[in-house]
Amino acid sequence: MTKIAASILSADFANLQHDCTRLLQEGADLLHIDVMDGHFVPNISYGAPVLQCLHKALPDAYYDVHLMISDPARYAADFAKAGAGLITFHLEAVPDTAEEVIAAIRATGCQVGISIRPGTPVEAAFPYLGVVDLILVMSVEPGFGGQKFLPGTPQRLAALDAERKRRGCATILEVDGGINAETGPLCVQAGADWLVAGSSLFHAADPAAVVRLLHGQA
Ligand SMILES: O=C(CO)[C@@H](O)[C@H](O)COP(=O)(O)O
Ligand SMILES: [Fe+2]
Repeated sequence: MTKIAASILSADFANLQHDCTRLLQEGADLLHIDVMDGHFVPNISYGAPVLQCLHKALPDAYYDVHLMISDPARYAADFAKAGAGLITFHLEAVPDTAEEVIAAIRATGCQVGISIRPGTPVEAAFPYLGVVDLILVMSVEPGFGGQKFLPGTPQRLAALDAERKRRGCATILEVDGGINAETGPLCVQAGADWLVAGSSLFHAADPAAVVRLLHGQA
């Protein structure tokens, strides 16, 4: 079944534990942790200490860490120690050393993901099918929550899904940015397994209804 990863970027940071507990109770499957360094993307979010505190408060949650940073290998161990289950980095950040970053994350014991920005040809991710655990397709330019879903995304997911089937591998496809009751089902139809949702969940009057819809249970 489709998994819903709640992006905590849209939470109230003064009430982070409360907001995350609520979302998990409302049916979200994972917590999505957006890490921005003000260099790879033009915004700064938070670092490993925030994950460490959240993991201490909610040890049973699964933490899907999305690194939007220029030097992912340098910080992978910090996020693993802080409680990450899966660590995703951007191919565009390390065009010549992606294999080394994958090995560095694997060495921490975490699952590994790669991500591509909307402008990166989807074929750039093909060689990693069957190599990494997850491929994250950005459906907005990374850096900020609350942006509008880019309409070319389902086609990109479908191309990855077709190549995944052709190769017979089980790499998870995740999509992130502008996911809501309208765009989520389009992505699932195109092959997405995990949907990241921030503003559409945390700002919803009835988050459970949104989760049900994204799970395909509405
Ligand atoms: O990685 C990012 C943004 O760079 C995302 O995870 C967003 O934080 C998702 O937020 P919404 O678009 O769902 O509000
Ligand atoms: Fe993200």
